[in-house]
Amino acid sequence: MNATATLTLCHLNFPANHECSCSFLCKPNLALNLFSSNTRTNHCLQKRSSLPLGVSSSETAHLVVEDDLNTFLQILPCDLRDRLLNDSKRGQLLEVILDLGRLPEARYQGEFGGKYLRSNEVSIEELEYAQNAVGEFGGDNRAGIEGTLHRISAIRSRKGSIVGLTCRVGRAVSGHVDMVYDLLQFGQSILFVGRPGVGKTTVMREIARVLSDEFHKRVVIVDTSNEIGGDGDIPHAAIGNARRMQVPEPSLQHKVMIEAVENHMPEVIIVDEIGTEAEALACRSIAERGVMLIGTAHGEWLENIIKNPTLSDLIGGVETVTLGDEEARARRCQKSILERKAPPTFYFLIEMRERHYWVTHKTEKSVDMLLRGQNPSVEIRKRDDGFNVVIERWQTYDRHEI
Ligand SMILES: Nc1ncnc2c1ncn2[C@@H]1O[C@H](COP(=O)(O)OP(=O)(O)OP(=O)(O)O)[C@@H](O)[C@H]1O
Repeated sequence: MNATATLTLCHLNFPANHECSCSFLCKPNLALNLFSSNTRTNHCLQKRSSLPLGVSSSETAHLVVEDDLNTFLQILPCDLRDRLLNDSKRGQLLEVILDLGRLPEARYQGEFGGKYLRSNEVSIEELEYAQNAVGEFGGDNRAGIEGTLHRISAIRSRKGSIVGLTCRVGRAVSGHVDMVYDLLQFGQSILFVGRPGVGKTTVMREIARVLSDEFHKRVVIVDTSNEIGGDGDIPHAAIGNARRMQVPEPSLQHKVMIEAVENHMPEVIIVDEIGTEAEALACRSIAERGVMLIGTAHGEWLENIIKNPTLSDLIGGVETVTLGDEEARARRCQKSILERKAPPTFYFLIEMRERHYWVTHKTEKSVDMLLRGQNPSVEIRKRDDGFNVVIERWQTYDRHEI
């Protein structure tokens, strides 16, 4: 059965006592009825009333995107700055690449591709200028620009000097959270996966704001490269009232996660780029204490996490079980089968296939079915031509080989 539900945005920045006209938001105790019923709701978009100086804002029917492109451009050579300032595609600008001895390049979202910004190469002086204009680079070779969400990543020579920079535009996007607003009400942990640049960090930032400001939860962000809360000691307004813990060294992320739970009594922990076994175990320990986790991991599909021995604990872990002859015959399978070891740390897993096309799994069910070689039912969440969120329930998952 295919069913479609349309969510038209809303609920941005409503005061705590706002009386929402739709039954969707106001239902106090939504039953966990995901995958079993349709929801239709109408809200209205309220955009932020005022923006800090120098911050530009663009708006579609349902999204408010704030960047601070002027500050971003300040770290670039003057001629590139002027070129990009007058660029008609500046709203789609994702990254500027500065590699020593090569032509500087701008990369844009999706179909806009990339282009060279001038016909002469990047000089060492230009790299040094950019380096001086940003904050200190951490152990992960990432730096930021104080008070902004931009991320600057360095490539170093064998001697340690910087020979390349990837300068990524950070944006605060209000309204994007609508893709999962209903899921947030369940209070269950959610893991986002998706290829680099698909928008995982950006949506985590907005989830932090919505959970802290609208759901009034105690939210702590473990911000390993200051990418969610931005550079500097005062976090960016885009995370709302969520608190942010910085991490001195990327390898200490798991320790800071545990410290967050032990010292600051969070109801929600948000952590980007879970990538090591220690971090996966920290997630399990946090979830076992009843704290909601919102995280991201690299990998495009659920199958990537199932197959990854470092990360598979996030979805419950996988073990080989040997069945007795009778059991194997009854199940019509081989004697040696794969099974999920434990309850998954993340109740939901969302594959961000594209910025506006997400596949939602109930992790436990999907993992069990995939391990048995079956196709689970999933929810497709996407935006239609009018930018309304459309949820298609009971869709058959297009599984990938595991
Ligand atoms: N909804 C959106 N509207 C406009 N720009 C967006 C949106 N989502 C993401 N972006 C932009 O796309 C770029 C990549 O986003 P983001 O850093 O969130 O991706 P990511 O999946 O976390 O990448 P990585 O895995 O490499 O950290 C950024 O420049 C960001 O500003």
